[in-house]
Amino acid sequence: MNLTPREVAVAGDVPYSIHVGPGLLDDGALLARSVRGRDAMLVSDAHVAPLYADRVAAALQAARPDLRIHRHVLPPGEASKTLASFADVTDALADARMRRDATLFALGGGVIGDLAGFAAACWMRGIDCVQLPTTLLAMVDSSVGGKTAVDLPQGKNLVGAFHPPRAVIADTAALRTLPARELRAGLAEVVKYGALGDAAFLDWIDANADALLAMDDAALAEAIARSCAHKAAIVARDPFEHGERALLNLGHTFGHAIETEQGYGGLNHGEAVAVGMVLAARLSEALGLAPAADTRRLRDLLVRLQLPVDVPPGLDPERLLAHMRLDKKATAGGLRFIVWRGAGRAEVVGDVPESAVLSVLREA
Ligand SMILES: NC(=O)c1ccc[n+]([C@@H]2O[C@H](COP(=O)([O-])OP(=O)(O)OC[C@H]3O[C@@H](n4cnc5c(N)ncnc54)[C@H](O)[C@@H]3O)[C@@H](O)[C@H]2O)c1
Ligand SMILES: O=C(O)C(=O)C[C@@H](O)[C@H](O)[C@H](O)COP(=O)(O)O
Ligand SMILES: [Zn+2]
Repeated sequence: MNLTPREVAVAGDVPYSIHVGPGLLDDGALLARSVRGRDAMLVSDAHVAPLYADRVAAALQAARPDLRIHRHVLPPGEASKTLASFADVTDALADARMRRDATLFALGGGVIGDLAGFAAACWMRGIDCVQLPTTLLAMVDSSVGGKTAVDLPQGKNLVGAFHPPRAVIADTAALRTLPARELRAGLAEVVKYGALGDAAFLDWIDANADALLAMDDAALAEAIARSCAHKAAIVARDPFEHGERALLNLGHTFGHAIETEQGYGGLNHGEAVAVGMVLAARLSEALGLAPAADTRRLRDLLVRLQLPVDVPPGLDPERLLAHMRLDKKATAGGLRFIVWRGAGRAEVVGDVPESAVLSVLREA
């Protein structure tokens, strides 16, 4: 298996590349390639910064001795993806006197990528952002495609913007320090790509589940490259989610409702998506769109990947449904869901009766 760096191109108005490989956080020339001005801000969290920020800063500085590199470090975890943290980042950008040609580097998981990406989208109406994902989830999903946001108590990612990065640089060696629970969370989004559009990839994940859980370098590199290729293709065709991109939301209507109801302190995003995909499969079954055997297969794979597949105890179905009414896919016509029609086949369905959603939640 090929462990040399791979590059996935993302087409669009402003095309960019996803670079994947071991050691890329030390590649100063690559890091500096997207820097236009003389200021850079490294935004990270308190787990990731002590591990990687000095290395990134040193590599950048060596490539660009004239660059002023500022840093801002946030508390780790979903609880930081708030308007208050957004204001902290913009205060830091103001204190550092960052101008329009400055570059923001988002070093961390999806929380830092979404939050710092949103700050980059808004600061002076938009500065360059380079995503340096350090979790599997961020490497396969959140760093790509330009969705940035913060959460509100009322719902996930409710305030945000589309702001594609200038580049994505994923150093796969950073996964060595990732806690096992966070690795598994990333695998949920990997399964999502197979489930929604690539039956052969789902078979591959099935066959390589143990290697992925054991953090086998070759298996992870393959999973990241194939996932990025899927996401890149979809966002190139539909960057603003007018149609096909909504498929990337498989499992998210349920998953986001669970995260919101738990106050962003229960299941993490990947875990909630795992539960959500099983619920979406059950809903598809209830609507007569998919056979039960497919749901069982998806559930079994997620269980093998040591991901949760049941709604956490104590969550009220009515309250979860109320969160879903504020899902970004919902319209005046009602709830819209990504239904699953078996391996590699998903579609967006509108006018889903709330009674069907409630019975799936009650049975879960
Ligand atoms: N924008 C998108 O398209 C998109 C896609 C998927 C998910 N998301 C968002 O991403 C977020 C979840 O991202 P996540 O799962 O990466 O969570 P996260 O950013 O909270 O990271 C998980 C944990 O791992 C730690 N960590 C990160 N990298 C590490 C490393 N290499 N070594 C040790 N510890 C490390 C972090 O400090 C944190 O504690 C959610 O907010 C979700 O909504 C966005
Ligand atoms: O990139 C997308 O589009 C996705 O839906 C990817 C999801 O995995 C991700 O969680 C995204 O942040 C969800 O977007 P939202 O629009 O439902 O908030
Ligand atoms: Zn997601």
